[in-house]
Amino acid sequence: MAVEIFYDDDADLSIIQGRKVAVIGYGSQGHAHSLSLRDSGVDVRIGLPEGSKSRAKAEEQGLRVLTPAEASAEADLIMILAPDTKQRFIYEQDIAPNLKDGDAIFFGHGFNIRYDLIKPPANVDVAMVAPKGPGHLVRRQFVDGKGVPALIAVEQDATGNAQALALSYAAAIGGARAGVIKTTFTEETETDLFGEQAVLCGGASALVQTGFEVLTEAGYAPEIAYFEVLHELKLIVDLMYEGGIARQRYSISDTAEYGDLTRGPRVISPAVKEEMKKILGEIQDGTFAREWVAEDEAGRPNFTKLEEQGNQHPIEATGKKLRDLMSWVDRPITETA
Ligand SMILES: NC(=O)C1=CN([C@@H]2O[C@H](COP(=O)(O)OP(=O)(O)OC[C@H]3O[C@@H](n4cnc5c(N)ncnc54)[C@H](OP(=O)(O)O)[C@@H]3O)[C@@H](O)[C@H]2O)C=CC1
Ligand SMILES: CC[C@](O)(C(C)=O)C(=O)O
Ligand SMILES: [Mg+2]
Ligand SMILES: [Mg+2]
Repeated sequence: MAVEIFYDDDADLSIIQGRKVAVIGYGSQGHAHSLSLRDSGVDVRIGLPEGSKSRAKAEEQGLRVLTPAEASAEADLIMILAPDTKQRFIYEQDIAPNLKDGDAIFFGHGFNIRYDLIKPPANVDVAMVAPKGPGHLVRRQFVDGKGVPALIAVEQDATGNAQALALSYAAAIGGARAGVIKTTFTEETETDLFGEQAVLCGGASALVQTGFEVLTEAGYAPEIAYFEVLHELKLIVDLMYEGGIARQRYSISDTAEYGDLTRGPRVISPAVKEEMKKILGEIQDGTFAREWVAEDEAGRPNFTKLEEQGNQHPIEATGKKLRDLMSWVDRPITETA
């Protein structure tokens, strides 16, 4: 089935400009949405707990900060941009008691609706605006006059206006400059989790670390290994981003292209594809979601251990030393938040 893609001309910005928006959370996505909504003429307030370390940042950037319950009570559209594992508690405690007929609850990712962790009442709109990119780049692209593509979905249309509202919101954060695709909470959640686990984050990080290990364990200089498997990866992916894999192959040497065509499928072998299918199955049947919720409830012991192991990987020290000599590379992601 062909997807529907919307652009700025299809969106009516005045719809979101007529709403009182509460953004709950001021992290990667929260800061990007809030600042760009404000710059698009939308009435925004931020909901953060009293002790939140994000409060100072939001206030420094001129935003009005309330508690999540106060922000929800004041607003008629509540965008939940707190961590996925915390959202159900915030919803029960701060949002649900403050919902009025015709309000809208928005999400930046469908996890809590897809896995039935949040069950909103029938009298509110439930929709999603999910940018397909990290929040700091969502904001950076907006400021640069560009946009990160976004997905919109409507789970519940109590007012009959939920899709136009979601599209208007997506346009206000720059998404409709690049393209907004209409989807469902299920499709967004499952594809997003699969993408980040198998390709964008899990797959790419493991590929880079393993390539670095193979070269350094064979006695090659870590600095050369770093440039080869990490730094240059961005340059190669930039070509894919601009013109697809075909453009990338046009720009590299024919020696590289022959290696790409014949060795790539040996690295990403049929066994890897089978493992990717297993990972997708665990997302679809809820195994991953149950595991992640339980890990969070247990205080994240495995998450913390694995994150620390990643930070200690030798590629990090080598990369830090080299990036310190390239002022243009380490553009701090805090500059927009
Ligand atoms: N990161 C990304 O680029 C993307 C994220 N998403 C989705 O966006 C949502 C937010 O993720 P992300 O931006 O990464 O989150 P972050 O971890 O970057 O930020 C979370 C924010 O929520 C705040 N917070 C924590 N607890 C509460 C609470 N009880 N009440 C209110 N605020 C709270 C944190 O404050 P404090 O500083 O006090 O911890 C912080 O400001 C998730 O649904 C995620 O899946 C979707 C697309 C991309
Ligand atoms: C790729 C990771 C992501 O899905 C994103 C930035 O889009 C996330 O959850 O952070
Ligand atoms: Mg994503
Ligand atoms: Mg994600």
